[in-house]
Amino acid sequence: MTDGTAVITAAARAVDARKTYGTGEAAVHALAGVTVDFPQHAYTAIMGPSGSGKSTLMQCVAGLDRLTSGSAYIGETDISTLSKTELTLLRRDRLGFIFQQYNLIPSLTARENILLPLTLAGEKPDEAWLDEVVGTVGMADRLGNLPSQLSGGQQQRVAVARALVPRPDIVFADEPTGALDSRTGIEILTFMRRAVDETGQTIVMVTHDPHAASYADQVLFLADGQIVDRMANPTADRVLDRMKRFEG
Ligand SMILES: Nc1ncnc2c1ncn2[C@@H]1O[C@H](COP(=O)(O)OP(=O)(O)OP(=O)(O)O)[C@@H](O)[C@H]1O
Repeated sequence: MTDGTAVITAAARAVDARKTYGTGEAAVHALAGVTVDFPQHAYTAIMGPSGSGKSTLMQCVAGLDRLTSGSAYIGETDISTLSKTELTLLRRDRLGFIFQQYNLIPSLTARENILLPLTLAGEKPDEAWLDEVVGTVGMADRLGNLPSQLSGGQQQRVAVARALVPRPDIVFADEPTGALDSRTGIEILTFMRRAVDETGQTIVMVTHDPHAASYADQVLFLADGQIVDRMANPTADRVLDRMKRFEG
């Protein structure tokens, strides 16, 4: 580039990311030097054995936790340099989150929960986009319900809509289908896939489930705090075979 403008191809990335819990002999190297790009407009799954560092990687890249050393970027923002307040604003304004437990506010209706990130940011919803997302997740006729009046699958659809409506730069999902039956899980994964294909959303998802990972464009495999493999265009069978190699 001659004009000094950087070309951004990664929605998020980590550079020699290290996270150590504890000290001395008790030290656990949850991330032991991870360098990775999460491409824009793509769906990336993170897999690996229990304790391999999946959640730690996601939390550190998403600004929910801090690295011990190395850097994590959202777009061109080096989040390791941000203050706590700046991180909170970055998460609110640029990121979406979907967790295994839906984390809805019990006293707010589905619509109010979906709009909460925009309400907190003092922004008005784009009603056409809201209708589209709500329609895509099939919740148009339940918007007045409280979470307690919705099934687990419906609550997760609300959580998916809440993550997508503000059009975040990137959505981080930690085991989004972990608490759902397989049919409802497939619906949620299909909505997330559609968000990438039809609206150019970027998604990073931690999962244990090879079938869930097969919805992604690529799967990153972590072991002992390091990325040990990457699979493009995954199928559930290929992911399962790769995971079996971690056993024994
Ligand atoms: N707050 C913490 N204090 C101490 N050790 C921690 C902490 N959080 C995570 N660890 C350790 O760091 C390592 C990586 O944990 P992490 O939760 O990232 O793994 P994971 O791959 O997401 O595991 P799982 O699939 O079981 O959720 C593990 O050895 C874990 O015990």
